[in-house]
Amino acid sequence: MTRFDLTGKTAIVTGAGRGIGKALALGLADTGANVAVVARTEADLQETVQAIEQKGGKAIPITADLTEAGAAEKVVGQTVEAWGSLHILINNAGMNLRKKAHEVTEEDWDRVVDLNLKASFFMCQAAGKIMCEQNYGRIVNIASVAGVVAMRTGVAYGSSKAGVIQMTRVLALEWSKFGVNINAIAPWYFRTPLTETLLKDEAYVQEILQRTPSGRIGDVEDLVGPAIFLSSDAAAYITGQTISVDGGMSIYGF
Ligand SMILES: NC(=O)C1=CN([C@@H]2O[C@H](COP(=O)(O)OP(=O)(O)OC[C@H]3O[C@@H](n4cnc5c(N)ncnc54)[C@H](OP(=O)(O)O)[C@@H]3O)[C@@H](O)[C@H]2O)C=CC1
Ligand SMILES: C[C@H](O)[C@@H]1OC(=O)[C@H](O)[C@@H]1O
Repeated sequence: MTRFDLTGKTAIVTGAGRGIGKALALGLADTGANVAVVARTEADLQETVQAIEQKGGKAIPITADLTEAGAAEKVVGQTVEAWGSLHILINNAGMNLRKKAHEVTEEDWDRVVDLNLKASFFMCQAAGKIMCEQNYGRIVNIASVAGVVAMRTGVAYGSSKAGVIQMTRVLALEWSKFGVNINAIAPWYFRTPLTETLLKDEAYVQEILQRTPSGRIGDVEDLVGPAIFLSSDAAAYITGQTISVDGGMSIYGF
C-alpha cells in the first residue's frame, strides 16, 4: 500500500453531483476510499455513484441542502451509519453571484456566504467531532484564488473564500493535536457548470490566459491529485496550508 492509498478510508465529498466535486469523488474512490457524495440533486448524485461503481468503487448518495440547519449532522450521521467511520471530508460545495459591490443585496451576501463559508464550517464541526475522538482525520476545503488575490467576480464570493482559508488555519491550530489535518485548495478557473457561461466568452478566456503562466484553463483532473495527496497519509505533517492550483496565476506579478 503506498502512502497515497486511501483503501479502508471513508470520505464525504460535498457538491459531488457535478463539476469539481464529481471529479474529486471519482478520484478518491479510484484511490480506494468509500465515498459519500452530497448535493441537492438526487439524479446527479446517482450518476456519480454509478460512475464510481462502474470502476469498482463504493459510494452512497446523500441528498442534502447544506445551507439548511442540521444538514451537516445529517450528512455525517448517514455516512457513519453506512460505513461505521469517517476519515476524510472534502468541503467542495460552493456557488457565486457575480455582482459589483454597489449591487449586492443582503440576500445575495447571505446566499453566497451561507454555502461557501457557513456550511463548510458546520461540516467541519460535525466531521471534526468524530475525527478528533478517533485521533485521525483529513479535511480539504475547496477555496479559490479569489480568496487569495482580489478578483472582479464578486466581493461576497472572494470574502467567503478568504474566510474558508482562515477557517482552515484556525481549525488546523485547534485540531492538529488530535491528528486531524485541515488544508485548503485554491483553484483558478476550471471548466464546470459554475463557469460555463463565463468561459463561453472568448475575450474573457483570453483575459484569463493572459494572467495564467501555464497558458491554459484548468482541467478538473488537475485538482484530483492535490486532493488525494492532502487526504492521504503522505500529507501527515501538512496542516493549515492553502495550495493554489492555478497554473501560476496567483504569483503572476508582471
Ligand atoms: N469552477 C471553477 O472555476 C472554480 C470553482 N471553485 C470552487 O469549487 C467548488 C466547486 O465548484 P464547481 O464544481 O465549479 O461548481 P458547480 O456549480 O459545477 O457544482 C457545485 C456543486 O455543489 C452542489 N451544491 C450547490 N449548492 C448546494 C447546496 N446548497 N447544498 C449542497 N450542495 C450544493 C451542486 O449540486 P446541487 O445544485 O444539486 O446542490 C454541485 O454538485 C466551489 O466551492 C467553487 O467555489 C473555486 C475556484 C474556481
Ligand atoms: C476563480 C473563481 O473562483 C471563479 O470566478 C468565478 O466567477 C467563478 O465563480 C469561479 O469560482
